[in-house]
Amino acid sequence: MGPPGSGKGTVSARITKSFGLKHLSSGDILRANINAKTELGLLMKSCIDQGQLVPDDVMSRLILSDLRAIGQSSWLLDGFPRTVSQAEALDDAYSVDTVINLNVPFQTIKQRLTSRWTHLPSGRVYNIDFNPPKVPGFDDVTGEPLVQRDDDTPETVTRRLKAYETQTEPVLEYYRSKGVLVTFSGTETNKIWPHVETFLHSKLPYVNQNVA
Ligand SMILES: Nc1nc2c(ncn2[C@@H]2O[C@H](COP(=O)(O)OP(=O)(O)O)[C@@H](O)[C@H]2O)c(=O)[nH]1
Ligand SMILES: Nc1ncnc2c1ncn2[C@@H]1O[C@H](COP(=O)(O)OP(=O)(O)O)[C@@H](O)[C@H]1O
Repeated sequence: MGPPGSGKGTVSARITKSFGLKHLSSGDILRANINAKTELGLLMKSCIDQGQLVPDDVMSRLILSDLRAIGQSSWLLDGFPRTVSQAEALDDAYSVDTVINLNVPFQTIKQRLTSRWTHLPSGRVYNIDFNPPKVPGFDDVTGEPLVQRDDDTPETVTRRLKAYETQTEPVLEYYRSKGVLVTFSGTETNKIWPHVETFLHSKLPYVNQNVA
């Protein structure tokens, strides 16, 4: 959990590298649909570009079907659930062990998102100031071009933050009341990450860990 630009994708990549969890990003799944011009992708694009959440039933169906496909492996969800209705749909099918919440001030976020560059096929993210690609404009791993997301304009970011406040913040309370929410606050991912890593080492000793 965390507002747009709080570092969910960045921290998820580190978790995936350090722990043997499968990573599912709702935003990456939607963008893959848009890129492949699927019917669903075309329908959802205007919603996303306007900074609105896509309908709960569409999102829950997409994620739950991908989770079924993963089978027995442990997983990490990034960007889902974003509404209480999505959290309930997830609860109906699975029990969530832990919810990591990245609490980053909105002012910090606004600066980050307008300088975010994304490799769409993998979901890898870069930032001009924070983690620039080795070659400007190109992905480090594949050498393919990076793009700026259509919804990372200042106006749309403001709308996404509003949607976060009204629709997603109640999910934090939902998980807090279940006793599974752990919040990490700060303005820099490199300072937040060691705390997340230590927490996960204590929480997931049974998961295959690639890094000692
Ligand atoms: N300046 C700065 N940028 C960061 C930091 N952490 C992440 N970013 C960048 O901020 C943008 C948003 O991060 P991302 O992980 O995509 O956030 P998400 O929207 O929550 O998934 C990306 O361009 C990241 O590279 C940080 O500590 N400082
Ligand atoms: N769980 C979700 N429910 C509804 N819409 C979603 C969800 N996840 C992603 N989206 C849509 O995709 C957009 C981008 O999401 P994401 O890639 O997670 O970006 P960020 O975390 O930077 O906002 C959201 O603004 C929203 O329109």
